[in-house]
Amino acid sequence: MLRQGLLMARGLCQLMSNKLSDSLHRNIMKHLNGNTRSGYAWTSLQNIRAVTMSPWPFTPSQPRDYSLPNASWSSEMQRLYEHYNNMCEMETEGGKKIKGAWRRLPSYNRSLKYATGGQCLSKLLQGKARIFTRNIEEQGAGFEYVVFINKQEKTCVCVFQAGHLLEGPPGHVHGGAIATIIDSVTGTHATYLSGPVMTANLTINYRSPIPLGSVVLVHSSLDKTEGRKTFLSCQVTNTDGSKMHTEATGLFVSIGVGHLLGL
Ligand SMILES: CCCCCCCCCCCCCCCC(=O)SCCNC(=O)CCNC(=O)[C@H](O)C(C)(C)COP(=O)(O)OP(=O)(O)OC[C@H]1O[C@@H](n2cnc3c(N)ncnc32)[C@H](O)[C@@H]1OP(=O)(O)O
Repeated sequence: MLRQGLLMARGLCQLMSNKLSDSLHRNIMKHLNGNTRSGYAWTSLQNIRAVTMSPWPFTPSQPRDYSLPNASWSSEMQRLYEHYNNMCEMETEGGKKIKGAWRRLPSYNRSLKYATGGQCLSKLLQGKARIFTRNIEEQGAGFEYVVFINKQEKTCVCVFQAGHLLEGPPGHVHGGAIATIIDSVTGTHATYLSGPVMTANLTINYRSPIPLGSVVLVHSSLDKTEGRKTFLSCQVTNTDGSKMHTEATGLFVSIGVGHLLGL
């Protein structure tokens, strides 16, 4: 039990150390160091900070990345994926590849298991948990999407193909499924900008229905940040931008290390 507790605390520290205040982090590490009689060699604060400074905790070299193309993707979905993906890496005149303005975010079906320091937390908190938007096994039946982030412009775009299991009104996408993809895209964007956050408010206006099976673009942009609050706007349009399907605004509040543990 003691070992599990210590592992869990260490996982939390690794996952969130770049967002902890120095004093809170020092207190947690002091506490951990005071409980290491069993001989675990704890990494120092500096070492932990050094390995966790990446704003996005996932690396692309993990099991199935759901944001990569699969056979269910329509030609329009594939075309837009390639459009944004080509802007992730650019080739110079000399043939050298350099980083572009955009970055594709990998996506997994578990929130913590594949994050830095999250594996033991994932087991302890809820081993059977799966990401809501990634838990339909049949390809193309549910949410098919890929998210790209533009760090300089602080914008984010998601190419989303809505599958037949997302029906609401006959032949069209359920409003809850639209809210889900908006929450996921803006929540991902806010996490990328501000570290761990939770949705405090999401206001949605549905302007025109989205046909099942169609591909739409979900755009998210930063309005402002105020202390712990990140305000984002979101528009869902058809792929040439001529039709507005949905508009939304979201407020995301940064959370501390204990919020999800009820501490
Ligand atoms: C964690 C590790 C992740 C790592 C892996 C990353 C994976 C990345 C993929 C993410 C992709 C999925 C993204 C899904 C995201 C969800 O769906 S989250 C689930 C739905 N949301 C919830 O369940 C949240 C429930 N609510 C809460 O837990 C708490 O109310 C909150 C939102 C954390 C805020 O509570 P709090 O921390 O005590 O903050 P509080 O002092 O009440 O408010 C702070 C400020 O916000 C304002 N505020 C709070 N609520 C509101 C509101 N509803 N309206 C207006 N203002 C408000 C307050 O007035 C205050 O303002 P100031 O006084 O500072 O000006």
